[in-house]
Amino acid sequence: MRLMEKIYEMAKANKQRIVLPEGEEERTIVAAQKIYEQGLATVILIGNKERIAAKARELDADLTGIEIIDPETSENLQKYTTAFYELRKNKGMTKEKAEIIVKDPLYFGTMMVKLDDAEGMVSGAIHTTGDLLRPGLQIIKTAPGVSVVSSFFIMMVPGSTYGEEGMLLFSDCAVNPNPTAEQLASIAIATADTAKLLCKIDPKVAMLSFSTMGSAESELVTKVRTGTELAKQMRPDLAIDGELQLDAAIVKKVADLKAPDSNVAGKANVLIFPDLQSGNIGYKLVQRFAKAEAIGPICQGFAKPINDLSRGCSEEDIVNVVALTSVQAIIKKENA
Ligand SMILES: CC(C)(COP(=O)(O)OP(=O)(O)OC[C@H]1O[C@@H](n2cnc3c(N)ncnc32)[C@H](O)[C@@H]1OP(=O)(O)O)[C@@H](O)C(=O)NCCC(=O)NCCS
Ligand SMILES: CC(=O)OP(=O)(O)O
Repeated sequence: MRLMEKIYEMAKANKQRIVLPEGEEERTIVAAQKIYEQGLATVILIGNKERIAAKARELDADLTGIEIIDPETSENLQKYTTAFYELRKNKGMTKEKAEIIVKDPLYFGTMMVKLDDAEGMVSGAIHTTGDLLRPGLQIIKTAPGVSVVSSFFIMMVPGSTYGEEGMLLFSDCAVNPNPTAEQLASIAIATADTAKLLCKIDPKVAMLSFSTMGSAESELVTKVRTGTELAKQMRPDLAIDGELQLDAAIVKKVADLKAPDSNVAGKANVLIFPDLQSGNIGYKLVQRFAKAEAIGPICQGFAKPINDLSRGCSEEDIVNVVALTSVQAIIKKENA
């Protein structure tokens, strides 16, 4: 069974409440109907009820059975405002500012997740990644024992045998612009754990660089090398190796030549990029040139699941990310 089929089955078997703050956006409305019809999650749309109803009529979408909450008229507005103020008052938040900020759908949705009125949130069809991450980082914060929030894409490359029959995890492609060596180590460990728990694969993690095992020297390479060492020290149970060039990471013939002693080279299924320039460009190259399905960016490291979309996403992408968010929430509860 394909990974997404398994994810859909898990989501359907234990329906979670997922809030979509971009409730007035067309792809989100169509996706909400699909999610409801497939029984994947209990979707909550945030926005103005009249505007959402009018947009649904235009799109011929049926929103029967889908809850719509307008922050302006919500009975929970005061509760969320007070809780948000309490969370952020030592960072300079005032009651007046909190009243305005919490009406923002992204902050309102994040407060719903924080106060257990939803199990997860998905946004980003019209907002930038930073817009979504800021409330998440300020309100939800990192899970216990996790130092950095990061993200991953599940890349499904058609007709490819690289990784797990063409499936690979790419990280970090959306959150940390220039991670330190310590942060790279955390990102590698988090993605390996995600590969195991969510994708049910045995992770082989390549720390990518333009150098393979000392073939070049630069402070950029040193960062990746140090990150690799730290990750190995922190989690000796995981197969993590580097620094590796992309070809040495995934092509056996090249690995035999460039890194014959590596337990990861030639068979990596998790690729850790050295920074956000390479990660974001890298996933979009594979998505566009190799026509890969790019599912994500899925965030990891938050205490509760908050997930982003690319603004170029399709309705189907939203459905997929909602299903994954539900499964993240289920796994979190199981491991709590
Ligand atoms: C992630 C991002 C939004 C953080 O924004 P920022 O304005 O730099 O945020 P700040 O540095 O003010 O930090 C806000 C809070 O988040 C925390 N934080 C920031 N990045 C974090 C991370 N990766 N993990 C955990 N916490 C983080 C800070 O410690 C701070 O906490 P506090 O306010 O409780 O003290 C920013 O790094 C960003 O825009 N990243 C790139 C996103 C992007 O454009 N991606 C490409 C397209 S997908
Ligand atoms: C993940 C990503 O690159 O998002 P966007 O295309 O919206 O910037």
